[in-house]
Amino acid sequence: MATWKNLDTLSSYKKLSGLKNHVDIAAAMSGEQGGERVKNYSTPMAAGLQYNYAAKEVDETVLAALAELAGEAQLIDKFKELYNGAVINTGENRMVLHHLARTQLGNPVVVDGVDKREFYVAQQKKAADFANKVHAGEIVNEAGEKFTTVVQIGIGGSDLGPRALYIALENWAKANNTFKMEAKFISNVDPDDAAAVLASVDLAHALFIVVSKSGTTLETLTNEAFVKDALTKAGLNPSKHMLAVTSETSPLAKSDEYLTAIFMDDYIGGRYSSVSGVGGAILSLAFGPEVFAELLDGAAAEDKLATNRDLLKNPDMLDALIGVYERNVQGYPSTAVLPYSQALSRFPAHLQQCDMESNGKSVNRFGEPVDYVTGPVIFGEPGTNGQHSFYQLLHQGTDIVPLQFIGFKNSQLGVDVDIENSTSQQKLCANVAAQIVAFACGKEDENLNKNFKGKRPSSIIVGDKLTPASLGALLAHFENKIMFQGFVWNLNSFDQEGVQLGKILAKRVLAHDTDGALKVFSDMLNI
Ligand SMILES: O=P(O)(O)OC[C@H]1O[C@H](O)[C@H](O)[C@@H](O)[C@@H]1O
Repeated sequence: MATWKNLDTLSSYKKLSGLKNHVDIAAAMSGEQGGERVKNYSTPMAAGLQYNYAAKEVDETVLAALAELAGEAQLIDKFKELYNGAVINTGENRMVLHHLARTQLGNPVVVDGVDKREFYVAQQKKAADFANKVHAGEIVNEAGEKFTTVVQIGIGGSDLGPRALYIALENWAKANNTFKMEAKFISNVDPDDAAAVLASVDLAHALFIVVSKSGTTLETLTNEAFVKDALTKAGLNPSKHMLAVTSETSPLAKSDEYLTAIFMDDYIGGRYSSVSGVGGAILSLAFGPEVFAELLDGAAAEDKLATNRDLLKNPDMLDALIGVYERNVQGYPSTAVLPYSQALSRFPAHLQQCDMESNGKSVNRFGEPVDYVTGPVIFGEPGTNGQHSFYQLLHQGTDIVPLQFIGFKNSQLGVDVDIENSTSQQKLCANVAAQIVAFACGKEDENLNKNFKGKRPSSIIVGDKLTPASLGALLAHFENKIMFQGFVWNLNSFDQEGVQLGKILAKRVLAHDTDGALKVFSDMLNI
């Protein structure tokens, strides 16, 4: 059994803390030695991706200290316990089994006589069969016509991951003739969200997936009622247009007002659920079950790499530990995720939830305060758009923000033009290469307003093309990174008590049970 200790009690962490500002990346990344670093500081990920950390503030000494920390914190032992079914989510007394939705990494995990891997696979099959029948015209609307659009109603983990993955693969599916149905998403309780989406779809040919693990989320239940109202007003029977993805114990599971219900369980957290029916139903409907299966295979292959005890051959653990060095030793407060891929435009939003809801904690897994900083602020936008927006602060601001670039050699659609001797794809890639070196090396100028200090660390994940498999590997990479960081910080990364207080106060406002500031704000907002 692994022992769970606070980071500041580990001797390897004390050693690592002595290595503050140990590497000058401006010097290390300059000239020929910079080129050598780029060649050497790279490790393979799944699905043909590479994790390159040449422009991070590490060298052999820092990497050795990180490897020692990985060993002393027993990161691989903890991962093994997790996928073998230990109660890692101490706050909610639950196992953490999202890896089993894509592969069997360890021993079978059996709960109340049910093998959990078999359960997740069975639910994926249910989603696949449903999708195949919709595509084949065996499940049709009341007029006997095919459904053409699918709309997901959900929020948080029941929206962000599936939405990011759908957007990521939409063009790929079109280019590869696997695009089956357009998907749309309703998440916000702002009525303008549901109204705008409903106005953009042909209701008679639209399927709605109500996704809520708990089956109690205010926004989702409100939007479900909003959609049912619109269907009824259009003379349609809501129960012939809706399916549910939920946990077997939720109130939604008891309803017979759905075409079908696909189940998940309490052992897959919302922000880790896009590999379950939460992502599986919509992605199978939109692109076909085979595409979703390829995504799961990419994630499974990345998970396998994450079991490697050798830090330099485990890109997920390496990325995690470099992040810990940046956060706890270098003292950087945030991290930007910058995909040079328009298809990944919502991927940073998904990672915001995944990372900040997991590791935005001030107490350890035993509920005791910790005396060190934990999860960074995560934000990001696709390049090159971000370059024309917030990169000013990244290059010349007073905070150093570690960067995580993602780039692909080829576009998904392959439609391009050659203007002034380069394609758009080459221009995109030229920019990401330029940014890495500009951030690391900077440029001196007598005019301080034009001076670039450099020494701004970044990594890049490079792939051939964004495909279902490489997307699955990317997703698993970041999930596993977050998990390893939570282990290092001795946190429970799998609950989210910090979202409760606001929900309770909002209920009081709606019940007009307010006083003081809450009452004045209620009046101000006409509630
Ligand atoms: O899927 P649901 O139970 O409706 O939950 C949707 C979301 O809402 C909660 O407030 C949590 O902060 C999220 O982690 C969760 O993903």
